[in-house]
Amino acid sequence: MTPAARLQAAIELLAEIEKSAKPADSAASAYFRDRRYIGAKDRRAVAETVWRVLRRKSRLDWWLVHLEHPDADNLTGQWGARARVLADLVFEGVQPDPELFRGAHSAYAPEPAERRVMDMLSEQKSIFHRDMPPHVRGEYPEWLTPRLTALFGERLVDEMGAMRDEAPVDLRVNTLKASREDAARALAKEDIKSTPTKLSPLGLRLARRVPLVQVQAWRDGLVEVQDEGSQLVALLTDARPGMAVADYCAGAGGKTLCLAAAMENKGRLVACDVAEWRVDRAGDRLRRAGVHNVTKRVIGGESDKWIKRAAASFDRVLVDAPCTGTGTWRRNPDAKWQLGETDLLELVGRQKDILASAARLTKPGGRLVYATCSLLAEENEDQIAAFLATHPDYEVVPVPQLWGEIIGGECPVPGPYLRLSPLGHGTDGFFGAVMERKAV
Ligand SMILES: C[S@@+](CC[C@H](N)C(=O)[O-])C[C@H]1O[C@@H](n2cnc3c(N)ncnc32)[C@H](O)[C@@H]1O
Repeated sequence: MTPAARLQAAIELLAEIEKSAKPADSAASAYFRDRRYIGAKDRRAVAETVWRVLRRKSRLDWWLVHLEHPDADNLTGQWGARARVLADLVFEGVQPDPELFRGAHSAYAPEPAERRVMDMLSEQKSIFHRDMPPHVRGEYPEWLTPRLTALFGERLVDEMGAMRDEAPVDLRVNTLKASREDAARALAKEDIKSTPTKLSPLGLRLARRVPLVQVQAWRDGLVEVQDEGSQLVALLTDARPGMAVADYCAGAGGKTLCLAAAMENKGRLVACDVAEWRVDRAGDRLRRAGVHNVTKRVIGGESDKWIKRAAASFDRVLVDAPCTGTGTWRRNPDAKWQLGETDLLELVGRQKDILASAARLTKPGGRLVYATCSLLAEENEDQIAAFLATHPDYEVVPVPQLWGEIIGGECPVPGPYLRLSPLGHGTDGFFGAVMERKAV
């Protein structure tokens, strides 16, 4: 592809992502599937531009308005995407020269009024400007400012700055097949450098992104992709060999795999979810990992009869609730631009119902772990407070009390809950609460 054709593809894909209700990576897969003529190298270059624009969208828009770009009043659709891509190009040190847009791509060449904006942009030393408000600097939706300010106070800009950057690739070592040292050695043989993660005893952080499907250690089930924070949440469930464990919102099995390894394949592990297609996707991963103590169960929601039948029969119940995903914005920068306040309110209602329903499964003396990959108190601490107010048979077990025995090393949070963030811990944003059902 010529540079102009790549730019055109980036503009089209950005507009497609904005229009589509799907996550950006699904929209990108669909876009490239329909255009098989775009080769792997070009796909990577186009995706790189699109993801960079998504990560700096607020700041690019701020500049376009500040410098009175002709489309600044309406930065939507193809024209909005085009204005952002061209501005991004300038911040990458490339002038959108008319020469670049010769022939078939001439419609994308900047017009004189836009050229003036591009010229002014190219004089800027930084994409930041002292007049940018915190939500523009931190690249998050303005409506979240009061909530995030209440959470982070003076650290707001730094915390959200850390959430802006690209996340590292973390792998969890499958202890059913290898120790962390063995897995690191196997990766090194394939020329893949990794370092042990600081908090999770199971994690390896890669020095660079690699296509894992081509990696033998991954194909052999020695490692799986899982953010360090997600590993810690699964570990805190403290699933042990011989226990009965329910992974209530198992999805495609990210945490199920970790629970099964902690159980050494012994005992009963039920992976539930309402979405059959997600549970189905867990199949290959479980096989690759050599896991054979998992029963998959698609439930019809909170009134599913199985929940009544299985009441009070699990030693551990993990609820990895559907959430806003505000802790994973490093990986999914588009998600923040699709999230609205009504989505948050709707999720809070669902989480409350799911937690109450899953709580019926815990044995007296057993533990219920509630987790989200959200930063927001409404989905986390407030959710637990409301649950405890209506469930006097449950009490919180402070995370620092469990950390040493289950995970080892110094507990990185004051407690009582696990609260992780990219700035504080180098992980995705995660929340975890451990509650014990009082023995009768
Ligand atoms: C955060 S994701 C789970 C991710 C998964 N635990 C992992 O580690 O890969 C939340 C999951 O909750 C599921 N879910 C949504 N509503 C549910 C409900 N009412 N009962 C059970 N699961 C539900 C979704 O289908 C989704 O797979």
